[in-house]
Formats: sequence, structure tokens, C-alpha cells
Amino acid sequence: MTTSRTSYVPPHLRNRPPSADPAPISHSGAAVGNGYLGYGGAPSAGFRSVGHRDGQIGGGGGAWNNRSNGWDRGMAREANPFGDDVDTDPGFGALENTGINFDAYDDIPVETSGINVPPPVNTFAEIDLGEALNLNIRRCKYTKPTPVQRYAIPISIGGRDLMACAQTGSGKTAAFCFPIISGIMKGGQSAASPARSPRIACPLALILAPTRELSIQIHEEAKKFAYQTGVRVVVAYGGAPVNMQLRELERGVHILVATPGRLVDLLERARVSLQMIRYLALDEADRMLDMGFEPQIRRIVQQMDMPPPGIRQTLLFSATFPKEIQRLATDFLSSYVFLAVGRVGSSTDLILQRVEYVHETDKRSHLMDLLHAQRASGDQGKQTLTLVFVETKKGADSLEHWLCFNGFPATTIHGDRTQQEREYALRSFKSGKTPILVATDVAARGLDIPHVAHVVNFDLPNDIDDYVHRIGRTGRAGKTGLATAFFNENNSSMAKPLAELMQEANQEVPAWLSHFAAQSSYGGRNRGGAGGRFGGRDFRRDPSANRGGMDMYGVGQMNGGYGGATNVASAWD
Ligand SMILES: Nc1ncnc2c1ncn2[C@@H]1O[C@H](COP(=O)(O)OP(=O)(O)OP(=O)(O)O)[C@@H](O)[C@H]1O
Repeated sequence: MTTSRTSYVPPHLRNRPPSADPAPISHSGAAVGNGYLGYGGAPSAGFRSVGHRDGQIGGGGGAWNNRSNGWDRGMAREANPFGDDVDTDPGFGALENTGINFDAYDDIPVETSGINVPPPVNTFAEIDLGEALNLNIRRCKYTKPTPVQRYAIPISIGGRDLMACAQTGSGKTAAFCFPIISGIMKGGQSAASPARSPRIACPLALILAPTRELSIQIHEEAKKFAYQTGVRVVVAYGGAPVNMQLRELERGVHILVATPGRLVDLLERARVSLQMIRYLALDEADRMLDMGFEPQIRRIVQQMDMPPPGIRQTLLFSATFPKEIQRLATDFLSSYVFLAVGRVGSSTDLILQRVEYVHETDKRSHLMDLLHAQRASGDQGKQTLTLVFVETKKGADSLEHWLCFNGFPATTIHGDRTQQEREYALRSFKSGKTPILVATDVAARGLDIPHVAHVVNFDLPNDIDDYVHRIGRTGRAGKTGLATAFFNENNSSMAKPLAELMQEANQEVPAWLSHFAAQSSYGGRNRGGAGGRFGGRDFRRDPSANRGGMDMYGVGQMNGGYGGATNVASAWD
């Protein structure tokens, strides 16, 4: 990225007729349609105004698409993801989300950096998200935005690219879904109609996630948010029959949620085109851009037909964002805003963290002690779930058998299980039928499972970021949780980052761990950066980022289309 980049197109210019806008994609004139090449009715069809509540969609009247491949019929049939009486508007006042301590987030420091950062809001009502989406927000019982939502939604609605880092369980999914759904509803994101083939799906938004279960979860969430808005959300992930996913795509898609591997497959089969993409969101973005996924992501984003940065809007979200990944991510962004809620990579202090010294050979009996104590305390008769992380798939299977044998119903999720088994295991865990889930890192990121009261790191990971994500499966949405880690000499390289992380989250660090930390040299990934152990901020503020003539931060020089002076607002400074 250079300071002279001029490709950023502000939102108000994005909808100009092609003649007035030299951008390669035309965004006007044609209907939003169904996001499906060649299934178009008349270009003027536009979205149908959705019910009498929604004043947002329409702008052209008519149906979504009067030869709409059954879309309007489909909307009437749309399953109610809330399972309540959808005609009843619950109203914000009536919906205190019991058990959620919103105030827990109120004093979290927030940093934004970039040029002309749109200001945050305090309520959803302050943002023009559209009535249909607002109704769904109320149905979700979201009474007020979480900090990441307060900042990220106005930034995204303002058309800006965003790199957002906020703690686990703090509502990032809604933070990227709301602006995308609202933007599509507003109809400004109309699709041109290249009509190359009637069998190529052309989504307007792409949300990529690293695991199948996470993509399923985001799809379920997004469907709730998009209910009765006219925005259609489809999911595509590996391990499940592709034909069913193709059929769903054929029915039309505005927002495609996908795992990278399955998406590449669909692109190679020429069943999906990315040429209409207006929004690209990477959830768990640091994971998506690390060595495992980076080539696939580059392939999807840079080597297919997706519009470039500045034409599309790119939103990157995670709880952790190592500096080297931040740097790499700039390839995908244009004049972006960096947002950090809490220190980058920090854990929330809603999680009580304990580290116990346990020899390798004692781990099973120690786990048994914990589970017995948990059972005895009973947690007021409520069903509590325990998630146990282990290093290997084999280790997961063998621990599961042992737990079951000893009277603790458990199941397991890891990469050697079939997708059907994985989904069954997750359902069985969520429902409390098997209240213990033994998992590898496949369950470490993003999964939002209510009632996970305890996360046990039976085997500690080698990277502190992985630890942050793992323990983040508890202590979500303002609720408290417990995380216990078993530590021994094999984990020496984790001593220092673990002790630092715990200290930062106001946790009690055992003296023996401090001793280990003092002795060991930190062998893990270096997260250090400007102004903090954990590189807790925008890497563009690190003087080394500007070496070699690249002015990454562009102090007063970044001309990203918004112009004006650099604006850094930081509650940490
Ligand atoms: N404004 C809100 N009010 C109440 N609950 C909310 C709000 N926003 C999100 N939630 C709930 O908070 C929980 C956590 O949200 P989400 O899964 O998006 O977290 P996240 O930040 O993506 O976490 P992770 O880093 O683990 O992926 C979900 O159950 C979600 O429904």
C-alpha cells in the first residue's frame, strides 16, 4: 500500500452510472436481483419492498425479480429462525437480555486509527440500518451495541475498509453482518447483469471463515439478521454434499458464507463468480491470512474475478492480529481504519484464568478431580458444559473414551471425524446430552456455544493467540467463565506470554509460573510492536512499518479518498 493510492472510491461515488464512473464494475441501473447471473428479470425490478415495515428496500418497486426463480415465493416461505411470532415487534424496552452484563464492556479502551474515522454510536437507533434489520436486532434481544459494534458499524456503513480487533465473544459477527445486510438492502449495491451463464451464482458479499462449523454458525446468525429483509444468505463448506449447496446457490444468493476450500471448488466448477462482490469479510482474519490459508485466500481474492480493494469494501475481524499478519493484510485493503477494542490479542477479564502445574502422566486424574468437583458444586442445578482442548486427534479420541468409561458423557470434534459426526457431536454438546466436548484446535475459534462454563487446556497450545481463542469459548457476551490450563516443562515456551497475558487480564499469576517465565525465553511468535508487549495497536504506528519508502500510516499524507488530516483517537494514549 502506498500513500498515493487513488483507487479508493468513496461510497457516494460508487453508485454512479457507468459512464460517470470509470470503475470496472457498474453498480447502477440493474436490479439487485437475486445475485444470480442470467436469472434476471427486467433490470428495473429491484428489490421488492419487504412487507410494510421495510422502507429501505425497493427503490424501483416491483418484485425482487419478476421472473425471479421463485424468490418472492421463497421469501413468503422463509423459515422463521426466531421461532416466535414474527409479527410481534418486541420493542427495545421489553427485551432486557437477562444474564448478559453489558456494562462489563463499558470501560474497555478503544483505539481507532486511520483517516477521517467515522464517529462511534451509542445505540442501534442512531444508525440507519433499515427497519427490517432493526426489527431482527430487537428479535435477537440486542438492546445496545457492544463496543466493537459501536465503532465498526458506522465505519463500515461509511464505506470504509476496516481491520478490527476485539475480544472473543464481544459481538464481531453482528459487527460485520449488519453493515453488509443493510448495504445490500439499501439497493445501492445493485448488481450489473453480465448474464454470461444462467448457472453462475454472483453473490454481492462474501464472508470467509476458517472452519466448517464456524461458517455454519455465521450462516445461521446472518439468516436471523437478514430475516424478511429480502437478502438471501447461502453457505458453502467442505465435507457436505456439494449438490445441495449448488441447489441453494441456484435459488439465488446475496451473501455467500464459505470456507476457502469449498469456495475454490465452486469457482473452479464455474458455479460461482465473484465479479459482483461489493463486500468481502474475513472472520478470524489473522488465521485466514496465516501460512495455512494465505495461498487459498490470495487465489480467491486476487486471482479470480473479484473487484480490487477500493472498489469492493473489505472487512477483517479477529480477536488477535499479529503485526506480521497486519502487514500482509494491507494487500487486501484500501485506506482502512484500524480498530482495536481492548489490547490486540488480549483476553477478556470476564474469564477467570487458572494455571495448574500437572505432570504429563497425571493429567487424566487431575481432569477427573476437576470434573468431580464441578459435578459436586452443581452450579445451582444448571447444565454447564466443559470444553477440553487437546493437541492431537488421537489424543482426543482416547480421552473421550476414557471419560465415557469413567462415567462422564463426552464426545469429540476433530479433523479425522466425518462432517456428519462433527456436526452431531457439536449438537450433542450444545444440547447438554454430552456435556463434555474434547476438541482439537478445530473448535478453538469463533464457536459461540451458550453455557460453556469451563474451558480446560489439557494440552496447552504452542501459540498464545491460540490460547486466547480457546479460552474465549467461555466468558462470552458479558457472561463470566472459567479457564484452566495444565502446565508442565513441555510448555516452557508458553510461560512468559501466558504470565503476561494473565497479568494484563488482572488474573493471579502463580509464583511458579513467573519463575518459569523468568527462566524461559519466549519461543512463540513475536507479537511485540509499537507501544506494548502484545503489539496492541495498528502496526502502521510502528516506525519500522515505514521503512523502505513505504509510508504505511501516512502521517497526514494518506490520501484515501476521504482526504483531510490523520485522525488518531486512542483511549490508551
Ligand atoms: N449487541 C448485543 N447484545 C447482546 N448480545 C450480543 C450482541 N452482539 C452479539 N451478541 C451475542 O454475543 C455472543 C458472541 O458474539 P460473537 O459470536 O459475534 O462474538 P465474536 O466477537 O465473534 O467472538 P469470537 O472472537 O470468539 O469469534 C453471541 O451469542 C451473540 O448473539
